[in-house]
Amino acid sequence: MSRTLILVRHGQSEWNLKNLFTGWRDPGLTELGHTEAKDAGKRLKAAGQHFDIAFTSTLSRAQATCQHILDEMGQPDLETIRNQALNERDYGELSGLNKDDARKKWGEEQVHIWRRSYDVPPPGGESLRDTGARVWPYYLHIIQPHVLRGETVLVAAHGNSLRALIMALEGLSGPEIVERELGTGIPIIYNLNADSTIASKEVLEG
Ligand SMILES: O=C(O)[C@H](O)COP(=O)(O)O
Repeated sequence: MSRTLILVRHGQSEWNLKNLFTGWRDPGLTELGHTEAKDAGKRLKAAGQHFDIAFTSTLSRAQATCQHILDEMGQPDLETIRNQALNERDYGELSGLNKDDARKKWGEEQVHIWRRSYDVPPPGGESLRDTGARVWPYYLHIIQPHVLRGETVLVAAHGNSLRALIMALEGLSGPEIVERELGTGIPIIYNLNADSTIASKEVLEG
């Protein structure tokens, strides 16, 4: 039985291109982002995948990425569930600020801690732990049951909501997750055992 979970970070957004903290703000994809999302769908199709259900966030960059993938797979009308639990980490007061300007204001190290640490929230925003506290229960109760009954499940979401999910899935420590970066539009394919542990993992690089 194949129990397959495929995670994809959205393609490049307008604010990724402008180097702005985005969080819960809702910019669309750039031309490159649209292409990255379509390419992800092409690679998944070439790899022989076929989805039973898709999940995405309530933000348009993830939804557009999800739809591009489904279109390329020849499954444009697949049941797709949108939930705020999968939204990007809330960047609080950093949202909309330029990342280089923030480094000039608060220092390189502080900004890195806000962006990549496990438990230090940016001012007024969520830490990765806070993000995980909404992503992980949603995964466990809503998404994982589909995987464990033998389905192939797409989750199109965000850099940090997916880092929080991957941390719990792979059992990574706080220091380990600091090093983990997710490329835009790069599918990560997990096959799970019946007990929900990871049987295999493959990253579909371009
Ligand atoms: O919200 C954002 O700004 C990006 O989607 C991810 O930002 P990061 O690279 O700082 O985690």
